Amino acid sequence: MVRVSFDYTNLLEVEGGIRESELSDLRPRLERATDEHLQDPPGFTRLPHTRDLLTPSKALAEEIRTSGATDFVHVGIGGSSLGPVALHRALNHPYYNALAERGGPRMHFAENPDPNTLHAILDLVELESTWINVVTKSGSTAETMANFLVLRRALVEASGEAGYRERTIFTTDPDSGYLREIAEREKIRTLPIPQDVGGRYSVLTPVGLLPAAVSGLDAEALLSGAASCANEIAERRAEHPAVLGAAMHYLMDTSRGRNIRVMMPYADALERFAAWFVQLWAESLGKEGKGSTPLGAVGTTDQHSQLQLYMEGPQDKVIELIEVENHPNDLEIPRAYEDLEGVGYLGGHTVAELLNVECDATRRSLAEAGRPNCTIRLGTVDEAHLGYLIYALEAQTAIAGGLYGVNPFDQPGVEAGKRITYSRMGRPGY
Ligand SMILES: O=P(O)(O)OC[C@H]1O[C@](O)(CO)[C@@H](O)[C@@H]1O
Repeated sequence: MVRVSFDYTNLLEVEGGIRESELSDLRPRLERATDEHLQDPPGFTRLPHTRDLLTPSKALAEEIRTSGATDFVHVGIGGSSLGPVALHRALNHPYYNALAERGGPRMHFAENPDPNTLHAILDLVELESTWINVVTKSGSTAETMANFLVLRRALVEASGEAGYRERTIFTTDPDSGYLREIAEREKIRTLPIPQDVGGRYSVLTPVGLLPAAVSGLDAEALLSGAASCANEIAERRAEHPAVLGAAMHYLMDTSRGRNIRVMMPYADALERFAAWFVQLWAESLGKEGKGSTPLGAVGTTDQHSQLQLYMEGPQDKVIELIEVENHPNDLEIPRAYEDLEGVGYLGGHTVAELLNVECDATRRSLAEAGRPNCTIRLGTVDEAHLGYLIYALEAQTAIAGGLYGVNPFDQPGVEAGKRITYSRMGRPGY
């Protein structure tokens, strides 16, 4: 059973928070935005209800896992990597790649075109048994294509053309783009990214499903978790707490001047999940002079780094805590040094207890200092809970687009820099 809840108490009750009247004034617009979202559903809303993309992803993953693969390099950037990285970091062993006994290949992510990272990957992988998965919706993102070209040459050198073709996958647009053209030329196997699903909404397509299944995660549970959220939203519409969150964050930004949304999970596992959300919220809503700035943090680590600013700095932030009720692999803190009062008190508690008590302490101290905050509570961190939360935040972001009056599915602002890069790098026509 998936247990995910959204607690907005400290947005409503703290001084400087949202007034009930503001929320009720906004309600008709929230209902309209939600109705529009449900009547003309964007492509990503279909994903939890179909197995059309899961079946080929799982079949290919099984082939890779049983092929004796030692390494799997996922090549992509932005929406073509943030989701897969988030899932990997949340659900696989943090030192997975260092484990002697592992249930699948080591996972590597070539995102930035940083020679040092690429060199490190090439240094680590056993090229004769390495698979590469090149993920780009447009089929021409410079960073991804550069990383691909370097890895391709290494694979060809190690295993010849045939080995490269056999152990390479392209995850891309079903019909168009340069990567599609290369796939046809070189007979490379492909998985589709549906045309109506943009990169930052694509983690539940083969973009996320294939790497998840390759590393042994339960991709089916990811989709069923998402489906339970989708069904709840279809039923409760603007009353659903994830949808209500669109109104809460919109109001904090536009009426309270709190235009920074800090997502702070109290779990190392979710650090990259916050990075996934940052792209979703930033690229979807930051346009036409509108939008709020999402930032990622992690508790307790950032209590010892940023909390001072959150408590006493400018009143421009909403802190969104993510609390995990049952942390996997909890450990008891042993009793020792009981005669030393600054140490002995910890014995007999658990590590997760300390983490969650600190989450609560942050929530309370922020509220007492008049700093609005909210909490997402997850029963645990597993595929179903993350599937639910991914869908909830995608729907919330899309509906927030309706409130801001912007198109949450385009990103015109990133084109200018791309054009300059193409021209400087000598791409014909630029
Ligand atoms: O999947 P692609 O086409 O390589 O794009 C990667 C990312 O680049 C962007 O287009 C921004 O430049 C994102 O929207 C996208 O997620």
